[in-house]
Amino acid sequence: MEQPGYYLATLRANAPLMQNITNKVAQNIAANVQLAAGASPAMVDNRAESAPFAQLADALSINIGTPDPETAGAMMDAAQVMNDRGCPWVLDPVGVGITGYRRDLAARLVALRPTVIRGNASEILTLVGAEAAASGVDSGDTVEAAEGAARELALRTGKVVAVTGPVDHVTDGTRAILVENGHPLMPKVTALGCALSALVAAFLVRQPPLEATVAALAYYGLAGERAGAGAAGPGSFQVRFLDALHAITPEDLNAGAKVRA
Ligand SMILES: Nc1ncnc2c1ncn2[C@@H]1O[C@H](COP(=O)(O)OP(=O)(O)OP(=O)(O)O)[C@@H](O)[C@H]1O
Ligand SMILES: Cc1ncsc1CCO
Ligand SMILES: [Mg+2]
Repeated sequence: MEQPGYYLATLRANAPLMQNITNKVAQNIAANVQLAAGASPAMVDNRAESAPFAQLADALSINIGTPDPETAGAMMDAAQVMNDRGCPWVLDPVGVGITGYRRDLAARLVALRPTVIRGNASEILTLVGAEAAASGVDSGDTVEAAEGAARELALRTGKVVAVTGPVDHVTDGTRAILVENGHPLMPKVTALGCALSALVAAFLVRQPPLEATVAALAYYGLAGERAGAGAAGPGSFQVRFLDALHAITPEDLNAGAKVRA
């Protein structure tokens, strides 16, 4: 397995063209996170353009945080194109337990077998039909409680599942890797998880999904640690976080990543 910095260096060398179909809250932060890391984001989420643009994009991120029927169609179309092209895509099942509409949309997307599903613990539990204690889009469950669900979901799709929280858990159903980087202010900034899912998609381009996902999570968490040291609260943290994503080098990431099997 390559060190995490290899995947960051590759992303920056290739500046992948990213298609993002994300929620109304996350649009700006997700694009800024991808830019700070070195990718090229475009929020092409309408049904007229989503499939044609998916023909051009290197990777796709889909996020169901503020769904509507039109955008849901754009999601299904773009995911199908990425599958046909053999390109990676990420599903973020934001607030999947909120309504039956959201559960049904998530199920239809999971059936298309996303390269990576990245969610909080309650979302991953809900995807396998388990009891979850979500409060809207926020998790009410521990990452540890969702480990079995992550494994089950990974085996069902044959792909990778990442559950994030104080310690992140990434699995392909066989292997499981923990990422211990992060900072308690991260869940105090809205849509930082959504932006992470978009970033994971950029790391996946022409890379092994499990390793690339772990690298993205370690990089993100390390940026959180750097931003959190000296932040006065969520506001200054968010500004410092983008600066940290931009400043971290592949060597910094290799030195600071806290990854264990
Ligand atoms: N208590 C914590 N301590 C350290 N890092 C954390 C903590 N909570 C979350 N993180 C980190 O924050 C990032 C976002 O994960 P989180 O699980 O909060 O996403 P989320 O719930 O989907 O967020 P959102 O829906 O608001 O976008 C991840 O990198 C994760 O490791
Ligand atoms: C707050 C919120 N509501 C729908 S999506 C979103 C962003 C965090 O998931
Ligand atoms: Mg989320």
